[in-house]
Amino acid sequence: MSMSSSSSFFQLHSLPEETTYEIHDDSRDVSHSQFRIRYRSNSIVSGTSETSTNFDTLPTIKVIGTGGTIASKGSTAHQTAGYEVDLTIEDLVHSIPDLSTTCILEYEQLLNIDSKEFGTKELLMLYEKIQTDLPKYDGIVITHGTDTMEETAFFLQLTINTYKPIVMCGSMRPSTAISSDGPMNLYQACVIAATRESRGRGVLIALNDRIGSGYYITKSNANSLDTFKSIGQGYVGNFVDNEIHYYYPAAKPLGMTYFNLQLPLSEVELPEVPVIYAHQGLNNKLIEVTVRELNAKGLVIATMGAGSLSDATNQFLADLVQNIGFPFPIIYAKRSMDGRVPLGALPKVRNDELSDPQTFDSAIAGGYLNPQKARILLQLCLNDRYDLNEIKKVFKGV
Ligand SMILES: NC(=O)C[C@H](N)C(=O)O
Repeated sequence: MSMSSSSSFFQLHSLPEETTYEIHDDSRDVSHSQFRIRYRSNSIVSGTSETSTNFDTLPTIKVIGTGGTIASKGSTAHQTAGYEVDLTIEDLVHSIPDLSTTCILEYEQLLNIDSKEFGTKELLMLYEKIQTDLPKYDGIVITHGTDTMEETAFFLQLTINTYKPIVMCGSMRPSTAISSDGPMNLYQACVIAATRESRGRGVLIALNDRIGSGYYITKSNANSLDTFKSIGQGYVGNFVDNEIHYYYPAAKPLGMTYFNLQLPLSEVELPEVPVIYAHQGLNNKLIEVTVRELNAKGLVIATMGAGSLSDATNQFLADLVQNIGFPFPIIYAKRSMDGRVPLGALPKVRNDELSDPQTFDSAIAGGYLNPQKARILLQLCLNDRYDLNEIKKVFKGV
């Protein structure tokens, strides 16, 4: 079937903004002629894929490279650890098969780092790039390391309010490995971004033939290809034999708050919010030293179950916030991969020996969020100067 002559699901360029509820379409892109690359400028870091297809009917997709294993090379075909970032986004775009009848690809190298090197500065760079590009493109693809992809996806989900697809992808094997998963993941991410049915679903993560919600999904396995999971919420769709299948109509997670980042971004510095990982015999001194030394504005605790910390730690936290001198939110998140910390799990402590035990004001339930995502949400709340009650309201929805 010729893509240009059908009303196939790959053509979204001039479609209206409203969400559609078609779940799947059997049309396929079966043509595989090579696309040609046209350079937008003399720069080696950006380019456009050009074909003789009618540009007016094809969606334009921007691919933003940030590095990660997908952009890495090892020294042997069996090396799957200890490799280095060594490929450009141009190399990656050249490694995928024909998309000439699907979309017009443009690409740009924003960063080329392992995702462990991401911090606020890098998040804000990416945020700014996407905000600048979004009006000009129909969808955005971001190549990114998998280790912290979920954090970037969550941050973008909360700060970029768009119906256009933002699709993140990466790989678990470097480009030099046997059966490297990078090219397929990038290919699928581009097709997903160019597809009408991907609209209105928030930030998506495309890996290993699965499409997940960047809001919920987490990296569950340090090594294997089938790593991104959100057990409770599931995937939103999959990609098989060049067909995208969404399981549900387009929707974004419920209870989400959007945050507007104030310009200029160079002056945005997200408040310090450390994460403490709880375990048997946790030494409360660690909490005190961390909060004091970092001048933390809030804290996330990866609790042992659904908000479970020892009585001594709960009492220690309640006393700590009394001494801090300003409202100090503490998010009770969970170290388990799945499940939630409900409001009812928050601890009850005594203010003094005579009073009845009650939940102390700073304790906030982290809901479904894992500690790394709870940290980002709390940072965004604090950055917007939310008070404790407002922060509680935000976390009630998650
Ligand atoms: N699979 C990966 O991409 C892991 C890599 N260390 C990264 O996150 O950048």
